[in-house]
Amino acid sequence: MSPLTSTPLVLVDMDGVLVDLEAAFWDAFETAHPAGPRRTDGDRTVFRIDEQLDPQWRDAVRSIMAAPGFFGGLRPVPGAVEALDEMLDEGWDVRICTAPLLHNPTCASDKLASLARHFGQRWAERAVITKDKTLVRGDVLIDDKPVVNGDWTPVWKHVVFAATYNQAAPSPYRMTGWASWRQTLTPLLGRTAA
Ligand SMILES: O=c1ccn([C@@H]2O[C@H](COP(=O)(O)O)[C@@H](O)[C@H]2O)c(=O)[nH]1
Ligand SMILES: [Mg+2]
Repeated sequence: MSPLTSTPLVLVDMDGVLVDLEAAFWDAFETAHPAGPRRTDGDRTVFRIDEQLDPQWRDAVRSIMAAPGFFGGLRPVPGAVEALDEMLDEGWDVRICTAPLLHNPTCASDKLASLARHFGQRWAERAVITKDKTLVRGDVLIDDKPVVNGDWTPVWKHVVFAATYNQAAPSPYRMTGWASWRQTLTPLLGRTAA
């Protein structure tokens, strides 16, 4: 809890949690490389798409993700818009906590624009964009990355937003989708939203 209030502080990741990076990537990749691998070839088992595919495709993956505007085209994950608004309107303090892809020159600004467009301006104003999420205080961080590390010991608990590539994540806290945010967060934060 915050030292100034008893309001729980919930940090929420973007890619793979609020917005669908996987779908946007494969739409662009399959258009650019019609003879290449397909999304339907199999579920992702590692966090980074470029590490999932044969090395011959790594530059192609990187080039899709580095394209200016790519991060502005990601669509919201089902239930995410409603869940964020419910959490905030019902009393949680909620902040977006997202990492920029530094070799995409418009990634950070596209993420802010995407939040404003799909989630509402108040969510762009609640964004923290950082390469090191361990620097950010909070009670929980909802994130699809199997291990979220950085230079500091985090003060938050990592709630793993379930995906095929994070089945072996070491954190014991797991959320299977936005429909279950209350059941997942309430036991961790000690009370229901106000
Ligand atoms: O295949 C991938 C998937 C993600 N990334 C980058 O990792 C970070 C994750 O951002 P979050 O908002 O913290 O989820 C972001 O920079 C992605 O673009 C990647 O490089 N490759
Ligand atoms: Mg993510």
